[in-house]
Amino acid sequence: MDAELLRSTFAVVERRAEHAVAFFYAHLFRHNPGVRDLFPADMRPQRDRLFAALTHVVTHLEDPRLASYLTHLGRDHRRFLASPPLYAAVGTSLLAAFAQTAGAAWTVEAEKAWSEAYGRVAELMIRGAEEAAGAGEPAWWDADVVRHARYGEDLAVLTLRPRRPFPYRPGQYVSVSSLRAPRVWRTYSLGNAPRPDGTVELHVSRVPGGVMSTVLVEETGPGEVLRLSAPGGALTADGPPDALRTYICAGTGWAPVKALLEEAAGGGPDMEGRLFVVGRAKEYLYGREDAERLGARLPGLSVTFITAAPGRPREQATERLLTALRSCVRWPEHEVRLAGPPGFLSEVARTLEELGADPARIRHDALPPVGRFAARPATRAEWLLSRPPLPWHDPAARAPRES
Ligand SMILES: NC(=O)C1=CN([C@@H]2O[C@H](COP(=O)(O)OP(=O)(O)OC[C@H]3O[C@@H](n4cnc5c(N)ncnc54)[C@H](O)[C@@H]3O)[C@@H](O)[C@H]2O)C=CC1
Repeated sequence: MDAELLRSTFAVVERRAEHAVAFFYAHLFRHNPGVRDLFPADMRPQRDRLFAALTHVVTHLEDPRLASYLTHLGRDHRRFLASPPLYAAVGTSLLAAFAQTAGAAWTVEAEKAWSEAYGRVAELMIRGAEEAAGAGEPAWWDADVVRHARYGEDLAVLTLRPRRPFPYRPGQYVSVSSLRAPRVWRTYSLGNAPRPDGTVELHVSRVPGGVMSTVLVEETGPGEVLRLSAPGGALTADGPPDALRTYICAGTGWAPVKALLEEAAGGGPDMEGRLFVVGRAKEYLYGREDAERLGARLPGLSVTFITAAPGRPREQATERLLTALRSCVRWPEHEVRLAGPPGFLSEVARTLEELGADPARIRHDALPPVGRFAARPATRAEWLLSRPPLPWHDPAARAPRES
């Protein structure tokens, strides 16, 4: 595989990503009647995801973990009903889009390199899907909604009972889909450690204009069925068992932290650490009672709630949090777990590193900012001035399969 050639062609295509993606989907749908029906009505998030995945592949060509990433990705794509003929159609349209976009950089050698590389990617993804199917894993888990609790205007906690055993580790997240918004999938963290009755909690904050969050907060009720993807994410409790621990969460970022604390409390009262729960205002601290209950089970855990002052913007809560963090000590000894909005995560992680926390011990997931999809840069100048982050549901770090 000519990694250099793949990277240099991709660099040219990437600068006109918007055009390449539009061409790709137009080509795919035109030449494959019926394939449009596999995609959601609103294609904007899809466009970013395609380039996020391609970027991941191109920037990890020499990484030995790429093969396992792709088999996981293939396993995860079963929920989109991806089949071998669809992989072939996608390859044809992708090459057509690259040829159209790369101009003089699209040489015979480049076309050969991309054709081979895509073939390898598709082969690994199909293998991952086949292995999962062979092991009896469903393409998605149907889950009955058994409870829907509303907190104020924008928040809801849904209790779901998956119809088959659902393998997840506390701290992980899942993609969720509802027949009320066909083929739309959005990620939400699970808010509990595994329970004897098999139920899981989803904590959802309604985003203005967000299709899925509106469906889940306002329209969904007990008796309905949701689809869940296999869980993923890196926000698990690994690290030395006797490490000091800091948990910091904002908004519905409380969900994975609650799951981690339930797991810790299940292991005994010995954990030592600190918990910071941040909310935009008092009435948004919906996890307060649960946090206090968990704090009582973990006497070595100091619990702090932080909100913005009445009438002040929500970001003021973050400033107050950073002030509190600056007065804490022994950062290098702490395993840190962060969850919350993307802007919050980057600001807090940066400050923690300044305070001496070990970057290898700070964990957070980069969940897509649900409902708020940044326009991709349309010109090379825009691209160079502001290279956008590319969020992606990382299918790695899955829970082990039930044996
Ligand atoms: N595993 C994870 O990391 C999880 C992340 N989330 C994310 O958390 C968010 C939850 O949304 P809401 O509950 O509506 O939170 P929110 O919008 O009410 O924000 C809560 C607090 O986060 C801080 N914050 C928000 N935006 C910020 C920014 N740009 N810069 C600095 N601080 C900021 C502020 O202190 C604010 O008071 C969603 O974006 C969701 O995707 C949710 C669950 C799990």
